[in-house]
Amino acid sequence: MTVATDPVSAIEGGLVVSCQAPEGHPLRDPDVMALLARCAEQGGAAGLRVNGPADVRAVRAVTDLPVIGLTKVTRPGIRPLITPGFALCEELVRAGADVVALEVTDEVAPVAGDLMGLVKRVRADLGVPVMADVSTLEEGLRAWSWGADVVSTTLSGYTPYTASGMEPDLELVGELASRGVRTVAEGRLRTGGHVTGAFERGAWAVVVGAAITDPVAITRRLAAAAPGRTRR
Ligand SMILES: CC(=O)N[C@H](C=O)[C@@H](O)[C@H](O)[C@H](O)COP(=O)(O)O
Repeated sequence: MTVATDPVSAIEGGLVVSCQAPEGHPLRDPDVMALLARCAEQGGAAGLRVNGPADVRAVRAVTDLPVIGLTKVTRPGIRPLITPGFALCEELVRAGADVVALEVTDEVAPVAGDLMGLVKRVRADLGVPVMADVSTLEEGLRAWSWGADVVSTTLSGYTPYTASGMEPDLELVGELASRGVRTVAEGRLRTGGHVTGAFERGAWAVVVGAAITDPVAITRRLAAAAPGRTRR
């Protein structure tokens, strides 16, 4: 299936649902990701965020919603990097991604090389918008100045130099948006209050993943609130 309108405009004011499951997760199957994508579409999602060409291809086949593709490159013991190179971007577009998400962080720079060149090349040579996944205000402003079409707070709390926590970094959303950056709020959003809070701070769109598409995480959160055997 194909997307008619500009994908960045299509997600404005909307909810993007991240349909991802890492290796070893019970839902790790491109066909399952496609089912989750259909659920998201029926529920009113404006777009989808999908990891890896196989999942992008499976999701593309069942929906006309804009698909934001990324490829996580795993590293032992530490967080994966997000789409650190042009060849990965090319594969995603070939699989049907309408937007490529790639990280623009100080942490990825030694691996991905010339990040400004990467952002520009993806837009120019592949003809798709870039979503820059960042963790700080400086990274976001840099990515925006290089021509990223949208900047997402995805990695706040995940780089070694940002503080992790349970709550989404809506402060960063506000800081970026107030400087005129087209900003997506992403990372740890799990309530209606988080979504409205992000839009109140000027978000262009929001991305929600685990709170919708990861039953293991949802179960873990609710199980932690149950008293368990101590109660009996
Ligand atoms: C840090 C990182 O690699 N984040 C990834 C980016 O694609 C995904 O694992 C997240 O699920 C996504 O950002 C949505 O966030 P949340 O699942 O918290 O709603």
